[in-house]
Amino acid sequence: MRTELTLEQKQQAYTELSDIKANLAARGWFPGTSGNLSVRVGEFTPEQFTFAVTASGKDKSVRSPEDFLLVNEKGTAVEATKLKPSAETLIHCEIYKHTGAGAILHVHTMFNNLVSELYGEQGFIPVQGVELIKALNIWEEDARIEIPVLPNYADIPRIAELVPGAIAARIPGIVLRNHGIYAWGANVFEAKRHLEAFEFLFEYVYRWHLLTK
Ligand SMILES: CSC[C@@H](O)[C@@H](O)C(=O)COP(=O)(O)O
Ligand SMILES: [Zn+2]
Repeated sequence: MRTELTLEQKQQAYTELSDIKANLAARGWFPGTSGNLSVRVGEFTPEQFTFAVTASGKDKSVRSPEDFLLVNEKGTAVEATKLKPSAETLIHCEIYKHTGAGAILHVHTMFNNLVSELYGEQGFIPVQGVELIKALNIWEEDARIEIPVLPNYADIPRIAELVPGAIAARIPGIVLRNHGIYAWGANVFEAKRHLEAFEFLFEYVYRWHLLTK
């Protein structure tokens, strides 16, 4: 039985999402209405959960009273609303189900697009020995990570099917080729730290590729 969310829980989720949306918008990370954000609300089991997600098609660089809605583990609205959930809500559903994360941030940036294409055929972006890897809570000497890259099918359910197999134990993110990254964490603070680390690493990989070509 799904526990009814309190008004305070909903308001807190919307405030958290508004704040992180404004923060990422200030970096220009939502070009052309791209990007979507979500935070989980209330109790969680892999079979039943609720999250607040950005409404589809909106300009995420502006704040409005109708930016978010609550959806369930199937990605369907849990309250009457005229808003449509993000077109990529099913990807959020799969990430929550298979990681138990508390927040997911999806942005399209020039660096995540270029580097995902550079390594698109390989299926992952290799990074080694860069200090910012520690922001992913990986502290071993000269750590090497492989950031998963998935094909960017037009059919979102087809991408969502690939998500469970792409989630790597210690990498809180997946990239869609020539599209963008989904970074997650236990809460918005952690998801933001991971997103910033990933975007730093993508820029590093891009610039290192140019330097050593
Ligand atoms: C309009 S370009 C970007 C979209 O196709 C999509 O990738 C995206 O990130 C935003 O979709 P949305 O449905 O607004 O959440
Ligand atoms: Zn997208």
